[in-house]
Amino acid sequence: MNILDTIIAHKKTEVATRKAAVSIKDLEARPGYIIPVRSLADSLLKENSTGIIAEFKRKSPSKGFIKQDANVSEITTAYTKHGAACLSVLTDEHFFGGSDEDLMQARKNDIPILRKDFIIDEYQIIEAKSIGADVILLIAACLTPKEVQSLATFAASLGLETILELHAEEELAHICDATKIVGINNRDLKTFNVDIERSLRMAERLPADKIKIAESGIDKIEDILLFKQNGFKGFLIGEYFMKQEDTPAL
Ligand SMILES: O=C(O)c1ccccc1NCC(=O)[C@H](O)[C@H](O)COP(=O)(O)O
Repeated sequence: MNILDTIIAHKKTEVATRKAAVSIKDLEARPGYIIPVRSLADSLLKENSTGIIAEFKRKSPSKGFIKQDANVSEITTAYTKHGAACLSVLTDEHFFGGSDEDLMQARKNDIPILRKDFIIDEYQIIEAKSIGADVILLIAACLTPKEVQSLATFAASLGLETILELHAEEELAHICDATKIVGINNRDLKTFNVDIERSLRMAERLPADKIKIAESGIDKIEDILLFKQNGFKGFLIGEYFMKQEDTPAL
């Protein structure tokens, strides 16, 4: 099994446990469920948008701990004050050291928040809304095109936006009307290889009406400028920001 298969196998068990512990009715009764949703698409298309989707990521399967004692409140507030267009908060605990509580703490910032997790079930989308997320991620490598269509449509019915994440040309068939935003992950989630050029190659194959995001391995302004020249509106950056010694002054 590759790491993505391992994560998904673990996620299936986790979702079953969560479903048994908290009913959908209880999720819908949480205060976060009714707060207004902020649009990532609107944020990225603003004329002065930085396009930066700044990720809070304590650890990862590829790198181990990046910043074990990271303070989510301090870091996401600094990201917001320094111009992030969106926050991405990893809520997976087992592989990334994140939590729903991390996202709820980040929610005090008034910009869109992506619940970064491995979504395979509608229940997780209701959970995302209940903790104050605005956007979910659907990863083509672990879903069928039909599942993407169905989960993205369900997310939209709750007012949430979806980023459809692609990595390979074969996954282009996962693009559907329900997903306005498409991310190209430069990291192969099965081997961890990062190839920045992948976003550029794949971009040419994307429908013109989709909002394009480049994901992973971005650590230079030059990368961002190149992505911008190639029509990208968003840039998802985790490790580079998280490994900085200091949180910029608030
Ligand atoms: O980051 C990993 O090691 C990883 C492994 C397996 C599945 C997903 C993984 N990362 C998720 C991401 O897509 C990144 O956190 C995100 O794109 C930011 O990437 P980076 O700037 O390289 O931290």
